[in-house]
Amino acid sequence: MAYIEFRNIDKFYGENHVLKNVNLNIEKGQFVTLLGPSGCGKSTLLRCLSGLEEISSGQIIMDGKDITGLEPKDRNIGMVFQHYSLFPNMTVEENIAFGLKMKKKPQDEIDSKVKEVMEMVELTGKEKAYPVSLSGGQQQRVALARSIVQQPKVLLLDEPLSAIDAKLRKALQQSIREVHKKLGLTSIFVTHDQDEAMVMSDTIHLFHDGKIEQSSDPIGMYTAPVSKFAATFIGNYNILSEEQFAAVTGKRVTAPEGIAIRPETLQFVDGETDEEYCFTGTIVDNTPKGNVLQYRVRVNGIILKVDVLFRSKTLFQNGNKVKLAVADHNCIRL
Ligand SMILES: Nc1ncnc2c1ncn2[C@@H]1O[C@H](COP(=O)(O)OP(=O)(O)OP(=O)(O)O)[C@@H](O)[C@H]1O
Repeated sequence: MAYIEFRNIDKFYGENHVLKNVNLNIEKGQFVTLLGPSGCGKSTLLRCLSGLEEISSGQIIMDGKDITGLEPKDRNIGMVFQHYSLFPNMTVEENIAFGLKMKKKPQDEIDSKVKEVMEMVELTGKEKAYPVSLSGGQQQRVALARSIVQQPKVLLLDEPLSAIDAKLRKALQQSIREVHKKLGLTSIFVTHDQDEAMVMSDTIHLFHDGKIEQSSDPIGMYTAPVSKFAATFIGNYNILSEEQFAAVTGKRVTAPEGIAIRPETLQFVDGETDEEYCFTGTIVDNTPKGNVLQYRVRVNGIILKVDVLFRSKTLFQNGNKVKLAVADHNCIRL
């Protein structure tokens, strides 16, 4: 039996059917991400698990127990939000200790636990600081520490990094993963950022309009989208209709929702190739994207994105004629 089971969950806000018969199992110790566009119901599912929202129908099982009707305080679930909501008039250590104080834990136990989690989230030295003097990333570390100091069984993270700039974000992603591992937590992370989902997760559940579109590990999600929506959301695919595919390759395949081709699976070739599809086109332009150079190539009136590793210089000029090849197994029928 899975550690957390969402069974036939429906949630309405008035007429708005936000979660549509969601069934989802989460194993103990996993780092799971709910990924999807804004408004698809990710946060609502998290809030239903924490008890902050009631479900309209269905059942939530945790550790073999039906927790559907339990108060949030009786669920032993920690939560970290996008907005840190720290107490501004309390120091870092007072913020972290607050929950334990409310539970009337002995002072020496509070002191040692606060010290331990501050080390874990790399805040040592900031004990007496007030939130206003901290960066967004540090404030989020306090929020994380405040949550894990209570030793929850499950940690829910609702877009905790979306207000934090790119560099700090990477460091915090790593800290969250480390804390998750060290404490043996089961963590559920909500994001609409596919890259973040890729680096953080054991399993990704892709949401679309209140339903789970696809569940997979990051590699599977990236390389084997099950639908046009999944291919559009993840991996920056070229998506061609059957007609466009025939116009590009000269061959017909059956794929009602289209054919998805990742830009890095298209190769520039010089002479002969073993790949099933080979065709010529014209370079339209190129854009450097970090260590990748993305070319746009026009083939029979259709524009394809083609990614190559950006070494020292561009390979082609705009207007150059090029030959491209792609293997059949990289042309995913949707
Ligand atoms: N308290 C509420 N009352 C009424 N409608 C709500 C409430 N909370 C969320 N909704 C609606 O439920 C739908 C799903 O919202 P939810 O916040 O779960 O989406 P999300 O996928 O987490 O998106 P985001 O990334 O923007 O937070 C939206 O249409 C939203 O307007």
